[in-house]
Amino acid sequence: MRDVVILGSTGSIGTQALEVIGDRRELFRVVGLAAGGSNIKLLARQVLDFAPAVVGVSRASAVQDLQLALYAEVSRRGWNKGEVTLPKIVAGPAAPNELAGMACDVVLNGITGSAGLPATLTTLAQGTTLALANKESLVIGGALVTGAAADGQIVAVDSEHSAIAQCLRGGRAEEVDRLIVTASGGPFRGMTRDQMADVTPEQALAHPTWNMGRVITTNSATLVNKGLEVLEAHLLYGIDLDRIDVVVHPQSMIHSMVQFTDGSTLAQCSPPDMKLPIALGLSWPDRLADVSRPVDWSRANTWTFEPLDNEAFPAVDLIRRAGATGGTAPAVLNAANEECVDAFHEGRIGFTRIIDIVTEVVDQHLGEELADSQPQAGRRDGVEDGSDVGSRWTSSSDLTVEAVLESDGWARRRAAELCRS
Ligand SMILES: NC(=O)C1=CN([C@@H]2O[C@H](COP(=O)(O)OP(=O)(O)OC[C@H]3O[C@@H](n4cnc5c(N)ncnc54)[C@H](OP(=O)(O)O)[C@@H]3O)[C@@H](O)[C@H]2O)C=CC1
Ligand SMILES: CC(=O)[C@@H](O)[C@H](O)COP(=O)(O)O
Ligand SMILES: [Mn+2]
Repeated sequence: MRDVVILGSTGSIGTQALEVIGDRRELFRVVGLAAGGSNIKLLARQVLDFAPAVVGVSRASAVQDLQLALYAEVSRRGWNKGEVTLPKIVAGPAAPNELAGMACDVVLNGITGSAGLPATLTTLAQGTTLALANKESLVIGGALVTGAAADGQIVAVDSEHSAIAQCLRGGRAEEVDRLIVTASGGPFRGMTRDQMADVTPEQALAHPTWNMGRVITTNSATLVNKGLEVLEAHLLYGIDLDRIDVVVHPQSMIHSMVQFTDGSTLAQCSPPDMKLPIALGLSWPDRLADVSRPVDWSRANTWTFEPLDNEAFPAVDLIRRAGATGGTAPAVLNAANEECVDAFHEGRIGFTRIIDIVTEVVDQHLGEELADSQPQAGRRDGVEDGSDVGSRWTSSSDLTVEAVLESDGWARRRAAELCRS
């Protein structure tokens, strides 16, 4: 029996994790659930279905709503109030962090965005296995996260990284030549930048193969998701960025590959279904039975591969550049992107402005010399125009949580200004 804490339980990853667990109650016990607080009714149903000891909501004002929703749900089910033991409720922005510190076997971090960083670090400090869907925390924390993790303590839930882990299993590090990360190409594959200028949020959310939350789906459309995944693979598996390729594979059947030094390539394939990597994340290194439908080899399948169009989708190159620079650069990039994704969905900027603004914010953070040389640590930007003095690039070796959070805050403010202009 594994005791599990699920962070982001009301989201796409969280709800699928609870489906996996719900079908295997003899293997897993949910001891903690946490969510942001925007879907209290669902959280209340999850609490009554899984009876965790503790439930966390990041929106402090949601406590009373949750209590009311719990009582309403108890009544709706016709349960006797006196016989129901309700969990301890913790509230406020630190709630996921508190749950990550609980004694348990696995914490699944399915929070979206940079808000997942404290919980990732707390889980690792606690010595608990981290099933990691929240790629942003790894990408922005960089060496802070990898340095805090023992060997094998982070188990990738992201489909590409789970695929790579499965291909690497049992092999020797020196036999690995390259990693090949597959990308669906998103809903705008084949379009030019000009053609993408007027696409709508609805179109951006129409992912061709996966059903996911709003931020990651938008990131798949801009290819920011793939850039983050290249950095994620670099940090998880210690392979240099220039030995990680991206190939567009619109069917999302092969989830990534490892090429070995003798010329052999191993690929992991299965129809697109996140339950597979989620289940592996919860049960690693063991596989659970009957998690997902396998490939149907009795019918004709056509799987295609094409190079990424870096001109139409500059995000991967930009993120490689931020990753190679390291330090606070990935945090700035990610925060500016999160801000721009919101602005796009609120109709404040067009689709192609997302990557333009993210590029501008990263360049400002690093200084104009970024294009061809190392940025200067300690440089402050925005001073000249009086807009903001909070940007200070910190190198990977000097990185602290405070520096990451400060850069994240500055990048959000700067991106918001650019979205207004
Ligand atoms: N969905 C997928 O198939 C995949 C997702 N991922 C990664 O997994 C993570 C989650 O993605 P996804 O499930 O799609 O996202 P969703 O938007 O569907 O869900 C996000 C979850 O995080 C919660 N949340 C948001 N902010 C906070 C906060 N500050 N504190 C606590 N909880 C918070 C939300 O709560 P509430 O409902 O209350 O807002 C919700 O439960 C992302 O990092 C994504 O990149 C990776 C691979 C595949
Ligand atoms: C399911 C998953 O892991 C997502 O990260 C997915 O890969 C997104 O699809 P794209 O390849 O379009 O980014
Ligand atoms: Mn992925």
